[in-house]
Amino acid sequence: MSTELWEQCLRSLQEEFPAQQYNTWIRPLRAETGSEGRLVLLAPNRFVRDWVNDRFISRIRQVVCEVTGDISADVRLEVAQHGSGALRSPARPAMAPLRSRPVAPPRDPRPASPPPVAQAPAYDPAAQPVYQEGYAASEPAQPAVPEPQLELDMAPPEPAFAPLSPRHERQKVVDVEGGVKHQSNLNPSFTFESFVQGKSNQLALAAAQQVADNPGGSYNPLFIYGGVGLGKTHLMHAVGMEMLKRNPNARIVYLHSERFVADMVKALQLNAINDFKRYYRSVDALLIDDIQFFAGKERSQEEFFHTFNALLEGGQQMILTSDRYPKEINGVEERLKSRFGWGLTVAIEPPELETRVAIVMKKAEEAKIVLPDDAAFFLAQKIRSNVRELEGALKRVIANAHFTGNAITTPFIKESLKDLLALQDKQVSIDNIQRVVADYYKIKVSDLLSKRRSRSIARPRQVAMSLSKELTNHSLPEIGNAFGGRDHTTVLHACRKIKELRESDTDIREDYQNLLRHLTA
Ligand SMILES: Nc1ncnc2c1ncn2[C@@H]1O[C@H](COP(=O)(O)OP(=O)(O)OP(=O)(O)O)[C@@H](O)[C@H]1O
Repeated sequence: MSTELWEQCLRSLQEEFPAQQYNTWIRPLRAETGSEGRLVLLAPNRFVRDWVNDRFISRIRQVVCEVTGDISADVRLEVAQHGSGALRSPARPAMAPLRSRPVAPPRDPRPASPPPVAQAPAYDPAAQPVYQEGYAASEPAQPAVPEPQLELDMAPPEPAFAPLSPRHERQKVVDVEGGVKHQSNLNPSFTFESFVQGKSNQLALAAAQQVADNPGGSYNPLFIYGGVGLGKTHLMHAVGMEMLKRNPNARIVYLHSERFVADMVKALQLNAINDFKRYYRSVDALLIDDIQFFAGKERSQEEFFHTFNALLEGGQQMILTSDRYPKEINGVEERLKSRFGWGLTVAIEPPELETRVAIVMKKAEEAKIVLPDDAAFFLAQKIRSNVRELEGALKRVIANAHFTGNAITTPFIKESLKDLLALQDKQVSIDNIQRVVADYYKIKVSDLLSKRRSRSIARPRQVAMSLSKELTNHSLPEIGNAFGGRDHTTVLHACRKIKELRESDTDIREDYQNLLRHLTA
């Protein structure tokens, strides 16, 4: 089967499957022609192969038969061999970086003691500035390259390796073996035990547990993406905490990508880039949050690219998070984006009601608060945006209860969160969006629901669908239904189209902004 035919199958599957499923399972497959003309699909690892085999293979077969017109088309799923070139960028071996530390011997997944790191200077992460060791105080600090100056604007001003967020009391694990001290910055309360499993996150959780079981194995890097406050950071820390539990000497470093940028800028200014490299390359696991902040920072991307390659080669685990699918991160080099997908990419979706209830109960239990079932249900039903907001609302209720001495009941929650709930109730409805969009474009609401496909109707309809996706909690099928009984794939297509046009077409961008402002005012 030719690549073009497989591309055709992919297009058809993309239309059919929700974006998350398509991106996670189907997009990473690469086609090869096997013996007797059989189509062989290569999965990046066993996990993906098994998942696709269990859930999608029969539909894939049907699509292949439809596209090739051959009803006996044979499709086989296999795991790509490392270095087969099927899933890797062909340029990978050539791009392998020069290592700045001795190559660690092949490691047991859970080593009794970490591999030695030779000749690294003593390094105190709390010291300010960071990479000054070995340089006389009077020595002028020369930036090695000019670009990072630009990046300084983005870098947070606090000292490097300081706790990253006042939200958490972070655990600092310092490892002095080999002369390099590592500070993990892990939040001890972000564990697998405290993470509530639901349909929306079960895949990401399963993948994270596999990584904790076998760090540096085939799911390297583990790339977790999803909207704000859905538990990406929590899961990433949970892997780190689990690794530490199994091997207290493991060198796990968690940091936000802005911190990586800030450290690199400082290192360059202090002419201490080698210390920087040594530090980040001598970890057992590197956990970098919100990788989308690398966008537009070319020098940091370059440095990260080399760190990434070195860690991967050394079998050290990497976990990355982002608010979007790797290929959709604008401003990040293609070679990095493609590397992000080398291991396993998993999404976290907003939790459904049952999971939200379970999360509220869990958080209440952790806070040692008695929360009746109906009160937990009420809260979970009202706060739907994300887990962080849900947790924030619960904290407010708890604080109020402490302050007033009241028991937490549903009426008490209603009273405590009066303002927040009033806002929720004002939430935009699809009806409202349709009315406002129709008014704006001077067409009728019935046009939006009609079958008419002229540009003057179809475009406003796509805008309205996209706004419905953004501003309401309705699912794609529900939105499709509200627009004259359309299919969810039409809504998906509309959202993609509008996203694309907002980047390329000033009129649409302005229209969308105006409508957003109007609807959320
Ligand atoms: N499934 C879950 N079980 C328990 N707690 C959860 C779950 N999902 C999220 N949380 C909690 O929600 C809060 C926000 O989660 P987290 O910081 O991991 O989100 P995030 O996806 O990394 O968001 P951002 O993109 O804004 O960084 C945390 O306190 C976390 O413990």
